[in-house]
Amino acid sequence: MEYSQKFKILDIPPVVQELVAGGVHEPPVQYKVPEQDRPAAVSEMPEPIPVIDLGRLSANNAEEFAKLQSALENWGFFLAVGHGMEPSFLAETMSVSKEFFKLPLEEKQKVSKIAYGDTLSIEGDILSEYTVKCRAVANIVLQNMAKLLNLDEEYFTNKFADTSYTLVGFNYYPPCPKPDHVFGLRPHTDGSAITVNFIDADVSGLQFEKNSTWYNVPIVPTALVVNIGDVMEILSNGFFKSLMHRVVTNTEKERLSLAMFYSLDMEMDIEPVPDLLDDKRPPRYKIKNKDYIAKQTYIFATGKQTIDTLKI
Ligand SMILES: O=C(O)CCC(=O)C(=O)O
Ligand SMILES: [Fe+2]
Repeated sequence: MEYSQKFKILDIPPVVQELVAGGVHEPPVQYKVPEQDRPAAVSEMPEPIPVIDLGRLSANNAEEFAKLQSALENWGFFLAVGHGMEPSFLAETMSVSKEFFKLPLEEKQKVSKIAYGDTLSIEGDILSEYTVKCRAVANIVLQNMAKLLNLDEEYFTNKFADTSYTLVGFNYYPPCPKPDHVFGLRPHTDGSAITVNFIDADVSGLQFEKNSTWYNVPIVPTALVVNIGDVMEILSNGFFKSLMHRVVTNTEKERLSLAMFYSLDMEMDIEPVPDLLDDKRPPRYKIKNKDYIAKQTYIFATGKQTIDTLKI
């Protein structure tokens, strides 16, 4: 399957980095979280984090498939190994991304201005290669999710073809003077179908919620974090649940994550797969992807969950 490697740069994130470099030692007021919502201590993981070998999964290994099922149904995410990306390739991808953030603000904004509303081709460079490899990871996961729902293996990969919407999120978190007063990223579910996230090797900070308790996602070098987003919750009519997660900062180290958000074509409806519906399981959500993405941007700013506003 061929995929377009064209991406739009939508925005350059808020420039906390420059504030820190300029000697600002208090988080700007708009980042401060009300006391009752601040990141508190997290719990120890009750059981080991699910680690799935995608090589074994592609070879139809039954044990790996069962592990995937348990990870997706119990956690909503897993760490993917056996994805075929060499440690040196991943290290280079991270280093190229860091270089971008180290550019002076004006340089970053130049990229943003030139590319805004335009299509930026990143073909031929390492990030382009990374996006192709990540797409392969997403496909393996989508094929296996289809199998878990007793659908044709290519059901989702066909739906997520050429014109589907993929967002590449570069998240940069500078060291923060008051990590307990702010979130790197406040609690949210992703508006994607699935997200494939590559996190800086030595800086943790990603946390997820299960049964109202927050847990740290441990760092497993070269493993990618794959999580379920809202679109897959909707397509599966609630069988899969999108993962509530957040990012906390620390005083010592900067942190970078590279998140690939896979979604549907903008013009498509996001609605449950018809084969999954019957009298006992009526459709629970429906919206056009375009409207969904617009709504998500707005709702995220209010701190609510978009998917909760769509339930029929
Ligand atoms: O930085 C991370 O590890 C997670 C980022 C994230 O959740 C997002 O961009 O939606
Ligand atoms: Fe996220």
